[in-house]
Amino acid sequence: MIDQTRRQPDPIPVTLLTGFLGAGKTTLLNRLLSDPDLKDTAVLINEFGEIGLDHLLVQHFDDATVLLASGCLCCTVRGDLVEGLEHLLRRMDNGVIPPFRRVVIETTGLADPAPVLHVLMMHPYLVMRFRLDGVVTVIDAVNGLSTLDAHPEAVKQAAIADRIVLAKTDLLDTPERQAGFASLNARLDRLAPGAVRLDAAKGEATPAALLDAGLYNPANKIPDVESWLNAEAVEAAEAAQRGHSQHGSAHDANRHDDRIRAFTVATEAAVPAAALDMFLELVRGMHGDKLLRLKGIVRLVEDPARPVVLHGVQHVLHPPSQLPDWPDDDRRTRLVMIVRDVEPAVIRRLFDAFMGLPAPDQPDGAALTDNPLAPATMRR
Ligand SMILES: Nc1nc2c(ncn2[C@@H]2O[C@H](COP(=O)(O)OP(=O)(O)OP(=O)(O)O)[C@@H](O)[C@H]2O)c(=O)[nH]1
Repeated sequence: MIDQTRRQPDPIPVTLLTGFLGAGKTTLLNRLLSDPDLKDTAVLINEFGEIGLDHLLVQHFDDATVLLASGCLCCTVRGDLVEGLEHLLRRMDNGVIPPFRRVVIETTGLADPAPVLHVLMMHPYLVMRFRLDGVVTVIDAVNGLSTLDAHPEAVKQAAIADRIVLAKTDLLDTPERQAGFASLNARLDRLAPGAVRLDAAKGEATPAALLDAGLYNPANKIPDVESWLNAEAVEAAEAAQRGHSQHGSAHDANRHDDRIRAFTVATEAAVPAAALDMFLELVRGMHGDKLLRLKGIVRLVEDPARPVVLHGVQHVLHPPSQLPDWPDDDRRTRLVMIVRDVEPAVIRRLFDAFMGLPAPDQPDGAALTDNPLAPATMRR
């Protein structure tokens, strides 16, 4: 008889380990994998070039390590990564390898992390078996600044991080290097205000600090919205940024990271579901490729007691989930967005328009509220 009570196992957390070429990813991975708490970890390594070498450096190299050999993840992602994850699952489900409780994917230093996140967010089967735990970006304390200047991929890797590991801080042995490191930190304050920063040489990059960065605390399954969104840090960075602008501090508009902005949108009011759908559709349609990451928690008019959780990367939105309850007293709708080449004010105006808060001087708001085809909740 078929066991009707059988259900899908909990999705396995996946950590994406990224960072520019030579930043220190493999070194960090080895350190993490030597921790007994991570013995049940499967590893996927993506290497650039015909002959992969990194797997030789990963001491964990065994049956639970998959080498994605055919090149850059962003080019081969639909094939290699999906196949790699399915391969691991198949071998675990068939008892060929022991069950693993966690996956770490180390990308090549040149990879755009977004396509990897897309697979984890929208593959019809893999989203049931895996969940994105977080993005860990390794940055070289000595060369990080010049890498950000020269490579837009490195800027993107930093901007979408949940955790940033600063490697090679033990090499900051001259005043010039120390000054460069201070400038690097100042840039990261703006570029990735929501990411927790950890110093590898000080021993801060522990499994506990890097992993379980997702919404759920796997031990008690209670969602930790506050640290997942980290909206306060993003708001503080915005305020600091406004202060700089008022005092006329100049930024080089051509610098890659000056085109990236992290900001929050918050409201006390509940949001009509139709308005939320249309807002997200429009943001994805108009600015999808510029929306590096979106995280949010939303109070719906229709179901205010059960907040909706949003998580998106570019035009791909993870199927929204609903929490059974609000985790704390803060019941505001809060969105945290990281965008490139879009003014936060543009997105904020759009949100206000869908929330029925049209700015009188903005034709888009009036067009929505006066439009007989718009959902009733949005009409005047
Ligand atoms: N002094 C010092 N050296 C480090 C540290 N982390 C990494 N390295 C060295 O930096 C070099 C590159 O480190 P890897 O861990 O291979 O860097 P990676 O990001 O995996 O490199 P790719 O796979 O080529 O992109 C190696 O020689 C490491 O020994 C650190 O914290 N301090």
